[in-house]
Amino acid sequence: MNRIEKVMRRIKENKEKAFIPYFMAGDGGLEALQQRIIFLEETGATAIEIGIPFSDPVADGPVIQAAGIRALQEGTTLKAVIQTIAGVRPIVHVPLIIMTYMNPIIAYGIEKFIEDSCHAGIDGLILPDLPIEEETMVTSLAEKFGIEIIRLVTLTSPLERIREISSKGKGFIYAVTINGITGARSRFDEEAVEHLKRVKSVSTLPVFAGFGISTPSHVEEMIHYCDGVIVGSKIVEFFSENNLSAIKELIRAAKIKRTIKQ
Ligand SMILES: O=P(O)(O)OC[C@@H](O)[C@@H](O)c1c[nH]c2ccccc12
Repeated sequence: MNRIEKVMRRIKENKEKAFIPYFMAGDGGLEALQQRIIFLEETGATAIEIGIPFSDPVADGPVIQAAGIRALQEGTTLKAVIQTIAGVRPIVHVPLIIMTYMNPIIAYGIEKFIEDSCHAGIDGLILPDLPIEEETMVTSLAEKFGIEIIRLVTLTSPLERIREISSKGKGFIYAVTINGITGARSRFDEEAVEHLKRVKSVSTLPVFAGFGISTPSHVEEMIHYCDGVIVGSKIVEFFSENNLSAIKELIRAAKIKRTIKQ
């Protein structure tokens, strides 16, 4: 069974909450990629989302864009990221999810990418520019190699579409809680909470909230209305400042109870 599916089952059975940190692969070099994966697992991350640097990241806000540029300047390639993940996989147990746009995958070759990802122990993919109408070009292969596709729903997704998206896959739904790009926000509108309630009411999959969650109190507030939260820009920022204790604080705010060892 895919690691994401296993963890989602455990969360459901034990009524656990979850925390998924995101960071950019190659920001700080490839050794940092390994060290950060190990650190985030030790700190209690439920799963880890790893970004692939790309020159035209349409959904990324300024902090993640800047991290992507730093990573590209370090010479980071998709191939090297996959190899680095393969190197650390034997000592890491949490699910590892790659977040990338379609362009780098198409350049690499979709089939080769899925196959290499599977062999590297990558468990899931987040592909924000792949609409469900077009997704079979990836999903048929992903299914064959046991890789989960994590689908996004936004504030503007109609209920019917949310229902349809939740009926696909076995991982979780990524509920985007703001209109716009990734990045820190000072507060959330009522709309974000209403959105999470709506998604929860129709989804058969666990619902994870992401975009704009930037402080321990945001984590505490949002996690109430969903099964877990995803934090990106703040993690990227704290890693680049080497402020590991701030990352620990964010993860602790999710109050993940682990009743079963992974
Ligand atoms: O940075 P934020 O606002 O905390 O949001 C999470 C996000 O960074 C991460 O999941 C992500 C980074 N780039 C994306 C593009 C699309 C969807 C999601 C993402």
